[in-house]
Amino acid sequence: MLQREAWRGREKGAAAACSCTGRVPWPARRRGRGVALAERVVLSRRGLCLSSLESEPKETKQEDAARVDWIGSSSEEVEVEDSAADFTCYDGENDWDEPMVLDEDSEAVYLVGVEFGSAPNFLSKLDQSVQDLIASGESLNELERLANAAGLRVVGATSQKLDKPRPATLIGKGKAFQVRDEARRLGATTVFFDCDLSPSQAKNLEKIMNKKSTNYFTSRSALIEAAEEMDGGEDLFGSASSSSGYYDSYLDEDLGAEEEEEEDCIELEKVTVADRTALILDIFSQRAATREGKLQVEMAQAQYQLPRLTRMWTHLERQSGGGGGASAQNRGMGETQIEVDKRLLRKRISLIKRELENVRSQREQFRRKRARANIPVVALVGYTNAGKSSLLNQLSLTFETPGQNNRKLVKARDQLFATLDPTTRKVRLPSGKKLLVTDTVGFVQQLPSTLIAAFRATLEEIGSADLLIHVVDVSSPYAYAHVDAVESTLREIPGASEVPVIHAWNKIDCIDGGVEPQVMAAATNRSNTVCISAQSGEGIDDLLEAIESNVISLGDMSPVTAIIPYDRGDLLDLIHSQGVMEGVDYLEEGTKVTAVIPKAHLEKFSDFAD
Ligand SMILES: Nc1nc2c(ncn2[C@@H]2O[C@H](COP(=O)(O)OP(=O)(O)OP(=O)(O)O)[C@@H](O)[C@H]2O)c(=O)[nH]1
Ligand SMILES: [Mg+2]
Repeated sequence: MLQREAWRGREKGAAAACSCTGRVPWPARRRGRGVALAERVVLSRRGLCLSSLESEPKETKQEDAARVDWIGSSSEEVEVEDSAADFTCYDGENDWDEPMVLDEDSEAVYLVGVEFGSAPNFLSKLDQSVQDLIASGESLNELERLANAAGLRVVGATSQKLDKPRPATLIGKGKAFQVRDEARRLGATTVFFDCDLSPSQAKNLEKIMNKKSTNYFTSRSALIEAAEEMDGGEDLFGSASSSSGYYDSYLDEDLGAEEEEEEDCIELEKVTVADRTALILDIFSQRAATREGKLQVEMAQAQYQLPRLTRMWTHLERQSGGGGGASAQNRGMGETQIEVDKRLLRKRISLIKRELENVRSQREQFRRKRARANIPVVALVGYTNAGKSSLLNQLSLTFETPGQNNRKLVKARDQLFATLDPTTRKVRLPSGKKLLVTDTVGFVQQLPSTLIAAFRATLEEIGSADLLIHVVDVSSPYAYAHVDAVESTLREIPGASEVPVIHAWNKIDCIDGGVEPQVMAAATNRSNTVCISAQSGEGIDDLLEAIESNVISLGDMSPVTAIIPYDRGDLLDLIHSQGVMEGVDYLEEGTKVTAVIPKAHLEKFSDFAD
């Protein structure tokens, strides 16, 4: 059964902690959390909280308090000198202090990578950098690290080179059966694919994973074809026996024939199929600590789940009696239930959307307050694990009172997506000027677009920052591909492309092969690029100077009232991306705006001043 009802805890950090009938899902097992308030939720088989179908989000006093924490005291007037502390957003502390231990009890998973050799139509949809990562095998390594970050134990992995994706199963059918056997032999309960699966591909693959080990190949040609497919694959953990005789016992069968499913299903522990997006969403759901973060993750999960609901309800079809396949009547019941759930899920999505709109407008107010106070905001962006949080800790040293250790460290650890909720700290530049630096969620190649859309409120902090520091782990052999992945994600965030960028080439202390001088020289030849070590503090002074020279022109804001002609949408865009819109009125001659904008852009509005 792919779907279960369960009771979900609503206490802090318990978004993914569930208890339910049947197997206790892994987040709850690993963390041993209790359940406070309860609501009905739909869980994937792996225990993923897919979405609540009944309750509307209810504010509790605790949640209100968290909201005030994170928004800051928005109604007060701002004193520029002393109130920088008021601007500290919700302190992205979360409750997973203890390092995640992957022991025998951690859920075992099997990974499948896919490399497409010569399929220009398919590949043209992917970034070159993503292709490079996939071709190098790094993408699959990264998937393993993502799995570990989610608390999963990787027991095996394989990959397949294909000239084009198979519409029904993505990988070849023979390879899929080989994956099934290996995954089962190694005790894996979930098979993760290192790319997105369409809902029907996931459904078909899951059928294969749960077929009994007979009846696959009848003809010799089918066997040879399957053997060739398998030769294109590589068993990365060396655990498969992939001789072409291995599948001799299989007889041919039609994957699409639903009727055969009942007969072929055996009572083994169910193996679930999931893709990279589901894994990333899962990590995010574990990490989300603030109400905003949780809402955003729930939104992304619900949107991801909507087209996949059919898959969750296949158990209803299977329940049809007599072992002779699903009757038309029972299928009808299943479909009706799907429609009900889809409606509930859509309702939930629109509720969360409304909640998130409130979040956005509160953030907007907060930004307005900051802009009036002329405190520049710098956002740290970069690939996950590049060293953003470590850099924030280093930069916040500048604000320590001499003789006192009054620093509140943010968590930096060797783990993908360690930071999810934004954390802001005060930083003092060499000139004495104060600014706010925000640590943000890291990016990764193929970051799910549902996640980018759902995290709009958080990511808008990047689009509205005065300056970005793009932190790059230059010790990684894949640094260029990471830079590409970050830049392509930034292009999807409204306003982010217009914000000036300083490139901080981090981890200069652990560059292998004695090429550090060459890397340093390359940085010197590029504009706005500084080599640093967020760990040792090397290069931080250079970085602070680079920030200073950038924010001098950006930090000062000025109020402006103007009537912008209707053909000057570019000026409205400028206000939205770099300033704060305070009032809009649509007149015959143009849009009357009251806004706060960086002084550097004041000139552009002089012709239209009201
Ligand atoms: N050797 C070395 N290690 C570093 C440096 N900067 C960060 N690290 C390490 O790299 C790992 C990741 O650092 P974080 O600061 O958590 O990276 P992040 O970019 O915030 O990562 P996410 O929040 O997961 O996106 C940690 O183990 C750090 O100790 C550096 O300059 N040198
Ligand atoms: Mg971090």
